[in-house]
Amino acid sequence: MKILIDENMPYAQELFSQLGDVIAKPGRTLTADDLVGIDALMIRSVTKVNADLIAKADKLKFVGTATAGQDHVDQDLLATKGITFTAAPGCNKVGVAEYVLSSLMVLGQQQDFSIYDRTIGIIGAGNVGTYLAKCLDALGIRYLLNDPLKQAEGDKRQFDSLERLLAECDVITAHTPITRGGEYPTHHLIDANFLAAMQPNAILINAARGPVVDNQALKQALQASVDGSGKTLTAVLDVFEQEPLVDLALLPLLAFATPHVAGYGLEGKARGTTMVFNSFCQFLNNDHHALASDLLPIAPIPQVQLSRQWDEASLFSLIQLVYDVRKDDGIFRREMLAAGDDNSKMATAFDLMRKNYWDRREYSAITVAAKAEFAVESLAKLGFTVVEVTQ
Ligand SMILES: NC(=O)c1ccc[n+]([C@@H]2O[C@H](COP(=O)([O-])OP(=O)(O)OC[C@H]3O[C@@H](n4cnc5c(N)ncnc54)[C@H](O)[C@@H]3O)[C@@H](O)[C@H]2O)c1
Ligand SMILES: O=C(O)[C@H](O)[C@H](O)COP(=O)(O)O
Repeated sequence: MKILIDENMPYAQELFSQLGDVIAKPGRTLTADDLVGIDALMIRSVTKVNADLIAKADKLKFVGTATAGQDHVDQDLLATKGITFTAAPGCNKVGVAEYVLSSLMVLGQQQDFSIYDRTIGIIGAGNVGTYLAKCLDALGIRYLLNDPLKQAEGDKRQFDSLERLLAECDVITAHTPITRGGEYPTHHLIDANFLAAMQPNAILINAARGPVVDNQALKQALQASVDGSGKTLTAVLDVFEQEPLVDLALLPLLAFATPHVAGYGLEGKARGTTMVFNSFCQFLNNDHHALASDLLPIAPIPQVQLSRQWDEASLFSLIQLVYDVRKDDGIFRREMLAAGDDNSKMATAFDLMRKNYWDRREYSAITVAAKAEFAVESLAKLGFTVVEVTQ
């Protein structure tokens, strides 16, 4: 059996080679010729699975995407061709939530505010939005949820309108798919009108899909903020409308800019690959089963000791021990500016940063040792591994 995998799919080579001959290629540049004689295709979001790509797929019977997002796959087309499709929903929800928390903690330090004084508006209460809400609950930080589809499905959680989020939230974070049809399309959901209606000194975070935010409108709003002719606005973008190309005029206006890596932690990638592998094994009706935890190395800082009740400052240190968004922001700006106006260099640099991304972990990779009275149960709810000590 021939299995074609995206070369940027960690652990895929070792897992799928148990099942057949593995061919690894760059996902963004796959062509129809690459699919000739291929039985199974394992991809990430940079591979657009459409009629052109599968035009010569004479043996294809399974497609798996090791990602939460599925907008890059024409699922109706695969269904009509009798090709089984699977994804990895929620595989990287933790990483994205920890990206949002790092961004807010660093902005709090830079702009001298406490995250406890902010109200977070979460647009999209699926895997990421729900996990982020869980983290905010653990910290006792107020948030509102907007998700009209979940609401219509009868989800019993409290949902609010976008108007209420705009009126009450000074942080807005988007966690929806990119959709252009249906009753609640998300394309340019955050447009000039939305931006104008945001609170003064508001923060916008987009770690969903680039086109959820109108990047031109955002650039104008941020420029107005900088030159004092508009409300003060802070923006963090992990995704861009034209990625792997980035508007160099937008870059300096952003507080943090990163190359679509919010969910790129090692655990998230390992979960994505193992979820697709296990689905494929079920499809093949064999008894292989992979566990992401079996694939992960020990974290470089496996344990920290708390010597006192934690507070926002020590929480900041703990969170930054695992992930500091400024690390990715700095590299991204340097590489994008070095590429300059050369689109080919920029696209290559964008993809190389993602392919060579560092071994970022999740809070769960760190053990926090502390006395019970240090209120560490909230750190455990936040995802840290907590062990109780007596001294
Ligand atoms: N930057 C990254 O690294 C990264 C990582 C994971 C996911 N993502 C993106 O974020 C999206 C969300 O991830 P997820 O795992 O939570 O997906 P999910 O499918 O579990 O949740 C998406 C939620 O958005 C809701 N939604 C859809 N349209 C909406 C609208 N118009 N208004 C409000 N809510 C709406 C859906 O009802 C659903 O509950 C993914 O589709 C993917 O595109 C990005
Ligand atoms: O949809 C997802 O899971 C995320 O956007 C993820 O970051 C995609 O990563 P990629 O497949 O582009 O490597």
